[in-house]
Amino acid sequence: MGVQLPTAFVKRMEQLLGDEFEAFMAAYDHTPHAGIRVNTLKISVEAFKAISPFELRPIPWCDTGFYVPYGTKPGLHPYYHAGLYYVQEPSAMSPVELLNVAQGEAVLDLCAAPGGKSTQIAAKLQGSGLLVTNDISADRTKALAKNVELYGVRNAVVLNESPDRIAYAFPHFFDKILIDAPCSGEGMFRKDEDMAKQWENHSVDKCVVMQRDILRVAASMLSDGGRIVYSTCTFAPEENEGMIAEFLEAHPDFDVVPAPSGTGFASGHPEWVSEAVAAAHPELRGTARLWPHLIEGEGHFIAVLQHQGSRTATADNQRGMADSFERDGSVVRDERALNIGSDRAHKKQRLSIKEAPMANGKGRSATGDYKRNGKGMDGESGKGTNARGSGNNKSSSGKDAAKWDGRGQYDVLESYPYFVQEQLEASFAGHTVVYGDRIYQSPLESHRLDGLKVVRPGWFMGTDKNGRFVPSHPLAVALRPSEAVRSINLSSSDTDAIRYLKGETLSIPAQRMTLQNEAQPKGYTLVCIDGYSAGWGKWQDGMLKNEYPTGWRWTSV
Ligand SMILES: C[S@@+](CC[C@H](N)C(=O)[O-])C[C@H]1O[C@@H](n2cnc3c(N)ncnc32)[C@H](O)[C@@H]1O
Repeated sequence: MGVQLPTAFVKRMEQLLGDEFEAFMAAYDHTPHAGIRVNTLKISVEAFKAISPFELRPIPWCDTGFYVPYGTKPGLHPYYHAGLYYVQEPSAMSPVELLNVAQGEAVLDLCAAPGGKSTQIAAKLQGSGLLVTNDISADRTKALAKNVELYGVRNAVVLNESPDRIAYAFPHFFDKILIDAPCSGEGMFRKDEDMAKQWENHSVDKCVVMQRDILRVAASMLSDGGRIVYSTCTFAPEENEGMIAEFLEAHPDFDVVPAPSGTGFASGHPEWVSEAVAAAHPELRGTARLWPHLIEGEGHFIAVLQHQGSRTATADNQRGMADSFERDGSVVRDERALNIGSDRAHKKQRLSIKEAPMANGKGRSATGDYKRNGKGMDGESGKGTNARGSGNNKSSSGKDAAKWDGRGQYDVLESYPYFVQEQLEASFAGHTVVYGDRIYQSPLESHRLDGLKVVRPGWFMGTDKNGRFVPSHPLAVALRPSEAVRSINLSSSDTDAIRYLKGETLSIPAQRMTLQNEAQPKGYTLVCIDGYSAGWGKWQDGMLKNEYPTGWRWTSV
């Protein structure tokens, strides 16, 4: 056996499993299973199967999940950088499948970093409804935000909060809540030897206290008739059936939905907590245990908790959600100071949401004056015209047309809709939110985020640089090629794709560009790999200047 298992853990498993113990231990002689989940926000499963560089074998409990041979390195392929799949342990794909997310719903992923399950939820929502994704660790929310962005999620709010504070802001709000709880990690010993080494530090008792606290508040955030899925990657009964027994005692208006058959999942063991618990809650046998000796995946536990429903449902407009996030493009006037912060000091920062043209540019100023400081959209001084596709957005009136907000500041919302109108073939739903110099499209009204530590209030569209809108990388990766007036396609089998991902400038003749609506080749260009967006470049005179952000670049040789 390759893994050194803690003695106390082995003893306990022997006691619990009896005849099955030998088969359980034999599983540690096998290599763990590797998986990827196709990101259906960017590509259909069928289309991915047709271009997959890896041998794929379906995972029985997840339509979008596939085993890849052990030793495959899916993180080292251009498709990974284009967000076409998420590398995920196969068992970890099961909780979201049981959450039963429907389009248009409001979903909370409470313990979300680094974001595997959040990206899976986002794919189920397909840009509709709302995903609030949260983690209590500020450090881990950085990876969470990056993954939400890499996978082209448009409708997520990323928080760094305690469950209590979220519950205060969102009482009975969410249709679905996922609690992928912090746990002692026993189910991951085969995959991650460090978990076995750290087992004593993540002692079961400590985890039980955290889990109890998280479950206690989750129910108060659930809407009438909503569903909570609680999952762990541990075998300890106290963290699994024991925790759900406590929850059911405190919440008699919830039922356990039995796990589906035909997946290889085994039933829960309430008798491992106590005979009394087994007698009081036989329904706990309907929870699911995923065993490494019974399925091709690591150890997991899942409980599906369905609220019976009695209260009056809350209408979306009372929840402050944009009506149908994909379709509606409302922008609100609201200039309150909100207490949002992504920094440790959690200091008061100003988030202003201003009345602005719709993000599809339809409400653009009659004069067309968006030029600031004498600079056009691409930062060059006064060369361009106002025609679509010039890349320079000089005022049609010819005078310096900086827009002031009446308090002696530039109105940052002037250049953004202009960029959308000139450079994109898309309209965006939700509320336009300005946070410092960063512009977002948010699926929520701003007051919903009052007092919360917000890492991302929505989809990060770009930055205002003294009146110039600079489009963000997350904007690019979430766009379909048809949504940009200028795009260039690189082949994944060509060295140019890797060179682009490494940050190099490329030589690209104008004939290789795809141009829509009479756009000129010069300007921001959506760079695609085999037809899937990967980032921005700026084309001029046969050269594609690289806009791929430093922190995202391909670093291996
Ligand atoms: C099992 S991991 C989540 C993995 C994640 N769901 C995924 O699929 O990528 C558990 C997470 O819970 C977070 N956590 C721990 N205590 C928490 C709390 N009280 N509230 C919210 N998150 C918490 C940890 O920081 C950790 O990132």
